[in-house]
Amino acid sequence: MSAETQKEQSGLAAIAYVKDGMKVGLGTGSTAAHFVKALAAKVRAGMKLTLVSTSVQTTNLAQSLGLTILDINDVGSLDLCVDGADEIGPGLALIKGGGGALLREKLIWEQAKTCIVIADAAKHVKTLGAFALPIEVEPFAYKGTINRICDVLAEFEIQKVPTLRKKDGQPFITDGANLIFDVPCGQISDPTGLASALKVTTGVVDHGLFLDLAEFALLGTDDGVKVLEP
Ligand SMILES: O=C(CO)[C@H](O)[C@H](O)COP(=O)(O)O
Repeated sequence: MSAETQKEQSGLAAIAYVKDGMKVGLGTGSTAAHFVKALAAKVRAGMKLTLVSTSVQTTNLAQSLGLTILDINDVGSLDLCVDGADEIGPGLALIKGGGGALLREKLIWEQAKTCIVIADAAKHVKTLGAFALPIEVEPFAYKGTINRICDVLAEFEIQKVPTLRKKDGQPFITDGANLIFDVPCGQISDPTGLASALKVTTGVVDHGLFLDLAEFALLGTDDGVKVLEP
């Protein structure tokens, strides 16, 4: 079974957790897109939902399917958020941000009572870090910020250089007008410590470590959808 089919399976499985009247956050990425498409079919069939989005990309997709996306500031706390991940490690520690939406994703996740991760089987890993960790950085004085990030990484024995993410040869700019630097950590042996240290680094807007946020994951596998718990 292809990864795309596994993604579709997990996105469709998440629909079972959406109930009429809920306030739902829509994630970003190819797996989340399967969920959004399935959700649009539910809404067309009469389900009433209040929806917010984690990115311009997802807003555009949702609106093209006839869904209404509200401003999170007009909605308040959410019942549910459904989103993809780049890596799912032990305890449902995650790396996110492969699609560049990590800041708005984290903002929406933190406003949701329940966060469900949807992903294909390859995303489930024993140790986080094979996927390069995205770090969102304020553009002003970014070179100084990168030096501080390198000092933090060295404390965690990660001797890797953050790489500026580019798109079509130009710096990738996030929805919040920031830069993203990707760090090929290899192995992250202390995700909690690294997450805390990056969070307090001046110039770092946020990072792609999502810890203690996911309630459970729906993993699409060749043997069907498996539920992973922390
Ligand atoms: O964090 C994300 C976007 O910022 C995505 O959820 C993550 O990159 C997974 O994407 P996909 O479902 O396309 O594999």
